Amino acid sequence: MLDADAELIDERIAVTGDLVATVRELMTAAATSELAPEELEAIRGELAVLAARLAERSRPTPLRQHLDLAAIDRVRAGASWPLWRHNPLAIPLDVRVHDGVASADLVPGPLYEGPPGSMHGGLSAAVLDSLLAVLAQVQRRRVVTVGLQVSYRAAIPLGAPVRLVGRIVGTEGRKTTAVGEILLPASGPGQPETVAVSAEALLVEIPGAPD
Ligand SMILES: CCCCCCCCCCCC(=O)SCCNC(=O)CCNC(=O)[C@H](O)C(C)(C)COP(=O)(O)OP(=O)(O)OC[C@H]1O[C@@H](n2cnc3c(N)ncnc32)[C@H](O)[C@@H]1OP(=O)(O)O
Repeated sequence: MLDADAELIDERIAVTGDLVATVRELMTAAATSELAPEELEAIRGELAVLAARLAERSRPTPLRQHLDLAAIDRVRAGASWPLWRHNPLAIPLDVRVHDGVASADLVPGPLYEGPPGSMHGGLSAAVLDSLLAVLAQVQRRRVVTVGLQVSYRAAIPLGAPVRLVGRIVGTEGRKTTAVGEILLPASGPGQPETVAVSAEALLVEIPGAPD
């Protein structure tokens, strides 16, 4: 690949990431705005023009940053991995892996709502699945999830920070078992965090280099 091509790809990854982050802000603002209906209708018209402009040249699936061997090395050296940066439908996570433990911080936003005021259980499952799949991938195993068992122990309030953690508990041939939790902050000094959601994933290695 020519240097100029690589630079263009890097620029596209960066600019698309920023664009998608702004689109996420837009999604939240659109879903929660209490502007007057005529203002909302005017904004909808402006957005339709922008959507059509973006679609003038498009790709079949979202841009994807590959967790390839070079990126895995960076993560193993302490860099975080910006998961789902380019897909506004997914919940973005900055995944860190330290001493075999994956972690990420998250503040569930208004669009994550399931039961009134708290996070949707399917989204909790999705973020833990993503965290554990990345952790396996950082062990240089290219995997897909074949099973995910989730226990919901406490509601996760919207707007307050939570912490995701995960670790691998076993490997056997192509199979990796990993467990993860979503933790609510401690209620005070010296108090433990509360496990709101716990999950166990069975991941199976598939052929090919990590990507
Ligand atoms: C890329 C990351 C990016 C990194 C970025 C990460 C982003 C987030 C990714 C999220 C992860 C996902 O959601 S992944 C998407 C959802 N998952 C999928 O689409 C997977 C669909 N399933 C499949 O494609 C297939 O079942 C395969 C390829 C996984 C396995 O097929 P196969 O190659 O023929 O292998 P097979 O012999 O059937 O299974 C191998 C071993 O696994 C066991 N096994 C297979 N399925 C199951 C099952 N449901 N429950 C229990 N055990 C199972 C078998 O018993 C066997 O054990 P033994 O006989 O060896 O003991």
